[in-house]
Amino acid sequence: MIEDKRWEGVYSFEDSPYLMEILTELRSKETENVRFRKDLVKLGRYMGYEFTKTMDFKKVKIETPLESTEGVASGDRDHVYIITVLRVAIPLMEGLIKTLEHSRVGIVSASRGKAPDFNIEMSYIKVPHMREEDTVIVCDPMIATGSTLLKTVSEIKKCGSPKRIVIIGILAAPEGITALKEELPDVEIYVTKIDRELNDKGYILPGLGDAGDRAFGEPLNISMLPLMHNLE
Ligand SMILES: O=P(O)(O)OC[C@H]1O[C@H](OP(=O)(O)OP(=O)(O)O)[C@H](O)[C@@H]1O
Ligand SMILES: O=c1cc[nH]c(=O)[nH]1
Ligand SMILES: [Mg+2]
Repeated sequence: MIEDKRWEGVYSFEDSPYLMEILTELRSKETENVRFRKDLVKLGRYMGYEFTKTMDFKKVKIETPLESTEGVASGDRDHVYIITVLRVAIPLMEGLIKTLEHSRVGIVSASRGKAPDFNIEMSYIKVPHMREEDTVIVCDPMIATGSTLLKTVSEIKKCGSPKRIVIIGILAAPEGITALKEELPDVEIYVTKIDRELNDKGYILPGLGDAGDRAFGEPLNISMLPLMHNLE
């Protein structure tokens, strides 16, 4: 894990060749959706493991069958609260809870509108009660303009004052990180890699395309739904 010198509290995993190998497969347009989702789960699991190195653990005394010794027991790891931003954070969250298995989980639905406004429509927020000792992990694989996470974290901050608020994602554009850090300087950001830039449609370059569509398929145009109901 390396801290990026451009901001405070922003880390990438570019020093891990294995994580870079998984990212390379995610980026490739040859990777189909089953593999894509499995790779997101894998990254969640290993990023979760790396993230535990930033947490506080308790020292405990235990008895082995032979003698007394000191060991380590989870402290912060027992108080994790993951917020999953629909859609594409679902497989990433599935991976994270393999390492952070006591996590409570909140679900937020956020959808980004088209350029140049990128308005965020947030239609569903169901989050468990937040406690002072909690580490809140907001998980969303893509930080592009940062608007989705800015809105999500701002809403979450209204629900309480946890010990830490952390964003875990896969790829970020520098523009999105700067926007988040300007508004939310205390929020820590952990991503597999920080990419070069955004294009004028708000896609990360070189990126991996539309992560939600690659994981779950292109959504049906909503205006077709009434037509489909008429067919029933
Ligand atoms: O940083 P931003 O510019 O806000 O863009 C990032 C958002 O875009 C994607 O979601 P999208 O709205 O495409 O939803 P989806 O997961 O349902 O495809 C992604 O998962 C982020 O939530
Ligand atoms: O590159 C991008 C930007 C936003 N959302 C995505 O899924 N990909
Ligand atoms: Mg999408």
